[in-house]
Amino acid sequence: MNILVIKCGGSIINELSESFFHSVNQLQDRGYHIVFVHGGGPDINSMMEKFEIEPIFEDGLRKTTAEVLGIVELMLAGKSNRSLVHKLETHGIRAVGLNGSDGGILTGGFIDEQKLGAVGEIQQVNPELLGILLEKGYCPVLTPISITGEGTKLNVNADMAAGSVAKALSAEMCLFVTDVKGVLKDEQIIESLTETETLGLILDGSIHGGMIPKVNTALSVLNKGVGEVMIVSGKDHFYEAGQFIGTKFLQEEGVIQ
Ligand SMILES: Nc1ncnc2c1ncn2[C@@H]1O[C@H](COP(=O)(O)OP(=O)(O)O)[C@@H](O)[C@H]1O
Ligand SMILES: CC(=O)N[C@@H](CCC(=O)OP(=O)(O)O)C(=O)O
Repeated sequence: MNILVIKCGGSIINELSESFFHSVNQLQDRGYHIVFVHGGGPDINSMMEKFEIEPIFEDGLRKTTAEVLGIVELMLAGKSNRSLVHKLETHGIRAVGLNGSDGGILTGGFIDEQKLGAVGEIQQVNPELLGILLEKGYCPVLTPISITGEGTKLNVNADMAAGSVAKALSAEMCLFVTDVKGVLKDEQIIESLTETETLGLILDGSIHGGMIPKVNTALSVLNKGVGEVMIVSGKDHFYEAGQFIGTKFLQEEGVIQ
């Protein structure tokens, strides 16, 4: 089965273009079985603002108290997931929305409970339910919320969750859909990046903020049996005439997998 994992960023989830859905339709026609994992950072922030809670991030990860976790789950499972599934359905894509923790799909552990609260990293992905849905022609649409072995819910960065899903399913491709055309330098899109080049751009400050976890996840996925990894835009076509448009991550020359 040709599996494609598409991570939809919170930056773009409410503004995905018709061209984006057209690209998804084309990829389905080409025989790709698609799993979506989505974020929702901006929606979580605006709900926190309504509750007058200041968002705190440590290295790009949201400090998640019990109260914040309630808001995170409310927004990811109750808003972002519902809205993405609905949009996919209205574009002819049969989609089933699930919390990552449902059916033990994403199990995880705390990263640093003292420092970050209920923030997790994925330890295991259970592919069974995803496989059943994909075989029947449905696209699973997952929030990045995971659950520990003891049944505690954890907030996981959506880029990291998508990377774990892509690795576990040995996906042919993993795409990170965001609000820019790819990795930019001096406002120009960089068509391909090796690990060394990427680390250089982080060091010189060209890659910053939310792009850092994205490129780090992209590199870690590429080295773990996922064929191709790209950062693409949700504003335009990201697939046209058989070509993907965005920044592609490349193995270093001379590195044998
Ligand atoms: N070199 C770069 N190229 C492109 N975007 C960058 C770069 N460095 C930082 N960014 C920022 O990263 C943002 C995308 O990350 P983020 O907002 O976390 O997206 P998402 O919600 O899609 O995961 C861009 O909108 C841009 O502001
Ligand atoms: C631990 C952590 O930071 N979780 C993220 C989960 C959502 C996410 O990653 O959304 P984006 O794709 O929009 O960034 C958060 O609470 O914002």
